[in-house]
Amino acid sequence: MAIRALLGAFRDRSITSRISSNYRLLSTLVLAEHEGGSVKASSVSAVEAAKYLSEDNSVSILLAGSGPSLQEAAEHAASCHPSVSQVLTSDSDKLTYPLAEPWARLVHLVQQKGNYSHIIAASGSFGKNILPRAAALLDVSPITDVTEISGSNQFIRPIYAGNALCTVKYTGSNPCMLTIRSTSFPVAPSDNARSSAAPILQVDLSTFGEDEMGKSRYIRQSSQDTERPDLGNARVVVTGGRGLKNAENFKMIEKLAEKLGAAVGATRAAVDAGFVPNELQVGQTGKIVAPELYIAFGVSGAIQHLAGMRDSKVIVAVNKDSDAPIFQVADYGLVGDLFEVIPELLQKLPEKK
Ligand SMILES: Cc1cc2nc3c(=O)[nH]c(=O)nc-3n(C[C@H](O)[C@H](O)[C@H](O)COP(=O)(O)OP(=O)(O)OC[C@H]3O[C@@H](n4cnc5c(N)ncnc54)[C@H](O)[C@@H]3O)c2cc1C
Repeated sequence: MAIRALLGAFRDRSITSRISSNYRLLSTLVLAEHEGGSVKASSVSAVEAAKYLSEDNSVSILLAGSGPSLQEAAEHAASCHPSVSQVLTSDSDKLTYPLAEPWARLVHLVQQKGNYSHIIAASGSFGKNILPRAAALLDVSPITDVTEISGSNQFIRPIYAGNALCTVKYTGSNPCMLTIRSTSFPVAPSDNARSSAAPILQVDLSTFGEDEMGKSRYIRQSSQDTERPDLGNARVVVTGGRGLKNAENFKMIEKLAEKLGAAVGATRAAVDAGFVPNELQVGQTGKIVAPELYIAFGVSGAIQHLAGMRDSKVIVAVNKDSDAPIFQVADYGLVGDLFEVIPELLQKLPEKK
């Protein structure tokens, strides 16, 4: 009897230990970008994606930087999404600027302590710069540009400039590291809050020495002061292509965007011709946008351009060539000369208040 009880206890114990060694609570770390004391909307979308990979709202946000703006951003992060369970802040002058080398070291450090099952960043220049380096330090393969999460280790991402979708199964070790397309994980305004703020914790940086800084050095950042919405998150985007012919004519697109409260986009041909800076480029090698309304003037609709805007809710195209491929994805198409259409629109649209 005693032997049977002992064997039973032993069996139960072995089951328990098997469970505890195989079962891992899913918990996700989001690398968040912040600016002016707020977490960027694309990083809030990364939290939205993380909720599908985390049990019981166990999403941690990692923020780094220095000074009061980091603290403000941490407070914003703590209540930016109901799935946030904690905010980890790393306040150091070594992390003031988002240089990939120290940030990747930071992610490595935080992962060693937190043992997260997943690490996610939005698929912008910030995430694309840091996440692959951090993945190399952690010796795992990252999966980029995820547009759908169909399981804790199964993801969908576009390939061939968005002409096909690929299902990727992650079979590597922890953590599984992803960049997500923020346009595929929109955050509804009602979701965009927590009833009470999540705790804010400091990351222990005592082991973070000069060596972690790597070889890159911050020189300067230049950004344009504009009242226009950010291209990546705008509700309306007005885009101009090579059909505008020169930089002077492109100003019509800017005026129209101003009247509509829209962001300005451009094709690569327009950027390469010097009409506008390359931060306005939409497409495979530019920004990925999915606004409620996308209006394209003088854009042919090359696959590399479509890769960046085909998920827009309503697409309007104006082109003088009725066979232009843009009309195949447009909800409303107007075959006409943009030099007649845009001035008419500018005249008929009221001034923005
Ligand atoms: C690896 C790679 C990556 C690329 N990445 C991108 C990318 O990210 N984004 C991107 O946009 N492109 C990208 N491209 C370039 C892409 O292939 C096209 O060359 C580019 O998108 C064409 O830009 P466009 O439509 O402005 O010019 P065009 O193809 O020259 O089209 C101009 C259009 O304007 C119309 N037009 C001319 N005059 C008027 C008028 N008066 N009124 C109305 N319509 C008029 C013409 O009918 C024409 O359809 C990439 C290419 C490669 C190889």
